[in-house]
Amino acid sequence: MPASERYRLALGRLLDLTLAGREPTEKIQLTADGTRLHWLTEGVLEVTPPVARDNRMDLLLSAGIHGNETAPMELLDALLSGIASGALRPACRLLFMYGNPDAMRRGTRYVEQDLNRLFNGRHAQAEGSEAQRANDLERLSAQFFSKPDRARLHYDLHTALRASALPRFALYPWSAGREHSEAELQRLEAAGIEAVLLYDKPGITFSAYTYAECQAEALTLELGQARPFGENSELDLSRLRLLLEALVEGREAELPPPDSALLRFRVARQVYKSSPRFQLHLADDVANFSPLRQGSLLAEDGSERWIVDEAEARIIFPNPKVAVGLRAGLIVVPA
Ligand SMILES: O=C(O)CCC(=O)N[C@@H](CCC(=O)O)C(=O)O
Ligand SMILES: [Zn+2]
Repeated sequence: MPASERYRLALGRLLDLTLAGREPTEKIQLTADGTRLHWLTEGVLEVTPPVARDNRMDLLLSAGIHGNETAPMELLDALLSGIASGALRPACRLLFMYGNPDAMRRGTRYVEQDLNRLFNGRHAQAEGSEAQRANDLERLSAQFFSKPDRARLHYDLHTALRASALPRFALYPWSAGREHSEAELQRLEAAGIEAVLLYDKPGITFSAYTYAECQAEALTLELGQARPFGENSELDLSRLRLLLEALVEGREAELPPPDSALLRFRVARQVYKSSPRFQLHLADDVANFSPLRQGSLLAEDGSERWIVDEAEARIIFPNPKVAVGLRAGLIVVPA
């Protein structure tokens, strides 16, 4: 095998490198079609198409912000392998990011702190490796999105901890003065995403950061339930993969028409755990999007009571075990 082929494989296998905690000896390689792969730091690889093919789109794809969410890591691995082998010929600039390598190696959501609660400056009030990583990911994504007059898109790929009545859904951040884009919602629909949750307040997640600070279109995508590597075959991500391949190659128009309409919800309230006394009055195995009875007591935290005021409310990410100060669930309503 020629040396260039070995390097190609090394950088195209960013997931393996990251899981092994290995730094590649060659940080830059060119694929046979002239695409440049550049390893920037652990878990982060920039892909630059030849100038003649560049369609002026910058696409950030992140996964592994939570270390136990493997389906999105496998999806990014397949895309990057395709680019490295020449099967996919990028027309856009790409940044691949595996967010929390330490947690990925342990197979845990996080090591010390939930990385996805440390963006938009929160890392400055925290300590430890995840605070440092949030700072690094902000800097790297700001650099990536610093080129003028280019379309900017970020998908931060996750899986949920529990089952979901709608297994593939998106969360769309909010920023003052910006409207949620109808074109982005149509893209989600084409990708087989079944529902979108629209925020109406600023957030501290990775997609909230790139949306608010990098002026990117940015979404968190929830793709099924968290399972170990190799156990994701029941999850159908074929449409999302088609969309991502089409975006990479700049041929979005060739996607087949959507199977079903995207359901739209508004995040009505975020439920916070403010003390260790927090209690959630839901079954442990309740699925995401389960309906909440109007007037029922959802949670208590000492003297604080969370009553479901909203009609047609549903619960997302209920989790009484989160650290004190973090959100323990979202109440959503049809938008
Ligand atoms: O299933 C759960 O409880 C959490 C799944 C997950 O990691 N979701 C993301 C959503 C981020 C967002 O609100 O945009 C998270 O909680 O960080
Ligand atoms: Zn996650």
